[in-house]
Amino acid sequence: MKIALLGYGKMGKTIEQIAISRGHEIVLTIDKNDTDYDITKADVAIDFSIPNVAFNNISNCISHNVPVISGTTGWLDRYDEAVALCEEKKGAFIYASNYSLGVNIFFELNKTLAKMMSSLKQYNVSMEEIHHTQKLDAPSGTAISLANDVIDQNGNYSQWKLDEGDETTIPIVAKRIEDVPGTHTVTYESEVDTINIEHVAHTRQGFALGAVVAAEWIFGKSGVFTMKDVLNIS
Ligand SMILES: NC(=O)C1=CN([C@@H]2O[C@H](COP(=O)(O)OP(=O)(O)OC[C@H]3O[C@@H](n4cnc5c(N)ncnc54)[C@H](OP(=O)(O)O)[C@@H]3O)[C@@H](O)[C@H]2O)C=CC1
Ligand SMILES: O=C(O)C1=N[C@H](C(=O)O)C[C@H](O)C1
Repeated sequence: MKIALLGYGKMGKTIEQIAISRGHEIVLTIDKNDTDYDITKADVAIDFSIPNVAFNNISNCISHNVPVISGTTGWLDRYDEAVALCEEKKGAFIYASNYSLGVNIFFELNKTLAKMMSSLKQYNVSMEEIHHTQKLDAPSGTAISLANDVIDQNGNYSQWKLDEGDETTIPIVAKRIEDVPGTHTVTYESEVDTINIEHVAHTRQGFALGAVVAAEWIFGKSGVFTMKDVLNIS
């Protein structure tokens, strides 16, 4: 496939290596000051850029009928607009807060645990995410997905907040430590014990491989999809 990389930073460069190793061609790499480009020369675009440009990158792809895989976090206030545009143009679009196979399994574990804990009022849930110091958004997109899944599965919680929690609010603590690719921990604590589930990314390779697999999967399809569709996990 001919792939366009929108955002050519840490993730864009890792995706490039993996895409080439799987036989794809990178036909376009777009970074900060690149505005005049022809997206239609790509079969599929992969956006790992920055929060305030992600929506424009995604809508440009959809408007030109180029399927787009978005991994950029911190722009989800415009997710519904992207979905509506994709439906209107009969385009193809996936957003995932985390493309790694391991985290997508972790998402399912988190949902199951949240459901199990819903009748056990003696436990309070909290979340912690740790990332490298260049990360622009907090909390991470993955932590937001984890918190929203707990809210969906466990009737005791109705919202999440950065650093603050109470009986109905899930607190998310965001830590920034040099070179950490991404660690997420979900904790249930009672007076007598603690239950933790944790995912630790050792490198960015897992995120990048998942994004390339998603690009391969979406080619030739139309619709709005998730990584659950791509990985076929239940
Ligand atoms: N969903 C997932 O699985 C994962 C998601 N992410 C997310 O992906 C995003 C990128 O992460 P990462 O690669 O580590 O970040 P980087 O900062 O290393 O890369 C982002 C790149 O986007 C560039 N950029 C700035 N403006 C534009 C623009 N208008 N169009 C295209 N590119 C632009 C930046 O350039 P400059 O530096 O010059 O501003 C930078 O090179 C983040 O939102 C992160 O949270 C990260 C890992 C996994
Ligand atoms: O910025 C990152 O690096 C990462 N961002 C994503 C997020 O916000 O959840 C995914 C991963 O944890 C790495």
